[in-house]
Amino acid sequence: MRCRAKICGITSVADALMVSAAGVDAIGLVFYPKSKRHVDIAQATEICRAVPPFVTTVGLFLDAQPDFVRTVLASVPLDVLQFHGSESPEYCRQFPRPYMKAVGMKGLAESGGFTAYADRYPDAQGFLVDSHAPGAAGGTGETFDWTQVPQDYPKPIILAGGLTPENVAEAIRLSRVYAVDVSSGVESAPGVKAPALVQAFMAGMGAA
Ligand SMILES: O=C(O)c1ccccc1N[C@@H]1O[C@H](COP(=O)(O)O)[C@@H](O)[C@H]1O
Repeated sequence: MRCRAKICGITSVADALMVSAAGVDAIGLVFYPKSKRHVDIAQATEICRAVPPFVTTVGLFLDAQPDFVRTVLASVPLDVLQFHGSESPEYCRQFPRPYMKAVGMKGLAESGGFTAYADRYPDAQGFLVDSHAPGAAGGTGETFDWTQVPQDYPKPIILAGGLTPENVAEAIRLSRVYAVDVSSGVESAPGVKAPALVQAFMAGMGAA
C-alpha cells in the first residue's frame, strides 16, 4: 500500500491549492493560538472551501476548550480532528468527527509504551506519532528513533516530527507507516510552504 501524505500548518488558500496539486492526501489547519501556524475561523473556512475533492481537511487542536472546538466545527468544514495535547479519550470522542490522537514518543517507553497509551483510545481513527514528550507540545521540528514506531498495531499510524525531503524515504523504509505528516520541513517561513520543498518531499516519498 502506498504511504499517504499530510501537510500541516497550511495558512493560505494558495498553499492549500499548491500542496493539493503536488498530490497530498490531507492538509492540516492549526487551531492552537500559540502556534506560528495558527489560523482563525475565517481563514480556515476559506481554505477548506477551496481544497479540491478527496483532499481531507484536518483540524489540529491542543488542549482546547470543548466549546472552542464546537465553535470551529460549526463554521469550518473539517473532515477529521487531530488532538495533539493531553486530551482524554472522553474528551476526544465527544465531537461529531473522526479523530486522530497524537502520541508523544519521547520517554513513552518509561510510562507504559505505545500500546498501553493507544489502547485507551479505542475509537480513534489512527495515531500520529511525534517526537515530543507526553504532556509537552508537539510540532518541534525534531525527529525521533523511527525504529520505535509500532509495527503491528491494528490502527493506522501516521509518522510526524522533523520530516524533510531528505529524510522522508528513510523514515518510511524504517517505520512502514500508513502516512507521513510534515510541517516545518517544507516551509520557507513558519506557515508558508515552499513549492520546491513540497515537490521534493513528494518525490522523496516515491523513492521509499
Ligand atoms: O505546527 C505547529 O505549530 C504545531 C504546534 C503544536 C503542536 C503540533 C504542531 N504541529 C504538528 O507537529 C507535527 C510535526 O511537525 P514538524 O513537521 O516537526 O514541524 C505535525 O503533525 C504538525 O502538524
